[in-house]
Amino acid sequence: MLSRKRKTVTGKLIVERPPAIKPAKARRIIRRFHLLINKRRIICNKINIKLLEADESANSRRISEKLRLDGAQSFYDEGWNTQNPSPEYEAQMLRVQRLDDHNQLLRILGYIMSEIHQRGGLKNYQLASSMGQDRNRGGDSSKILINWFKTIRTSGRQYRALEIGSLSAENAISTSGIFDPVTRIDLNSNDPAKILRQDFMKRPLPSSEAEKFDLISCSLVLNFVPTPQLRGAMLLRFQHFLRLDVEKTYVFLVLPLPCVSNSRYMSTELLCEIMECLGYKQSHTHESSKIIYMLFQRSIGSKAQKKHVAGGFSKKVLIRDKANMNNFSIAL
Ligand SMILES: C[S@@+](CC[C@H](N)C(=O)[O-])C[C@H]1O[C@@H](n2cnc3c(N)ncnc32)[C@H](O)[C@@H]1O
Repeated sequence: MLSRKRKTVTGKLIVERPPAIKPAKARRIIRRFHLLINKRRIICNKINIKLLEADESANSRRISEKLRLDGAQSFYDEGWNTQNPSPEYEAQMLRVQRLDDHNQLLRILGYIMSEIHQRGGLKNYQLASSMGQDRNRGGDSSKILINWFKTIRTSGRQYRALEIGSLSAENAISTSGIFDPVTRIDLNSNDPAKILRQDFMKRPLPSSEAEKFDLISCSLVLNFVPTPQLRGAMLLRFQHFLRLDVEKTYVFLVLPLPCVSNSRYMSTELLCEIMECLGYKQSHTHESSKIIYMLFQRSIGSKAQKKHVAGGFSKKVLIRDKANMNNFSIAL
């Protein structure tokens, strides 16, 4: 566990604060967590447990329910109680696609779930995810959004924003004064008073224009969504939350640069093509050494185009191929 308590020289507890994690370690934690949830998804598909991907407590409940119905708790517990890391379990987890022994699948599931929930996997992942916004690291991608928005806003107008994957109520979106109100949601809110714990994919659809937004911010979220289909579904869902009673609405999309610069199946051009098909035009873009920031604009009357309707982006297409490339893609 990374959590740490500080004491005075006399041993008195004085402050509790999240520890700093070096970027390389944060990346390692994030990669490990993604591996765990990917392998868990494969196991759960094999043994017919429908996960919600995004809601960890619901996932735990579903797994417990299935174990209860199958009377299979003991296999799961064996894995849960196995020492971690276990070379044997690690090796089996890596090739779990090819494993068909039901009881062994349950053991590995227990091994994975204990790392996520008992050994700090989820907590450390959340901490590592929030590191990117640390001011000391020059984080807060929304500063770039605010600089762009200053040039396009109508002065004096307030814009309503929905921030998906919000880690802080103190970032530029929330403090610039341009956006009011700012509705912040995250799967695992670290500040429930200010950030609603909610899966965007389950957020109830607005029942009136008053519940819709001028801007959706989706910064470093899409790359956390585990499958190309779910990423596509997230992009598709944006339209229901954008106002139709104003001329222009916006989507701020931020991704790690390698998602578009080093993927076999995705490029900036292809991403813009997908967004255009959904009715959005790119208005601003900026690349740093590690991140790509994009602002898309949707004009009133824009409609999804035929290529999307005809399933033009439903399958990933190899656009380049080199040994060290990743497989990031989006399917509509
Ligand atoms: C790396 S953090 C990004 C934080 C911040 N937006 C930034 O730019 O630094 C990704 C966050 O997205 C959240 N997230 C992923 N899928 C989500 C969903 N379907 N609904 C709400 N939040 C989601 C995760 O819980 C995680 O906290």
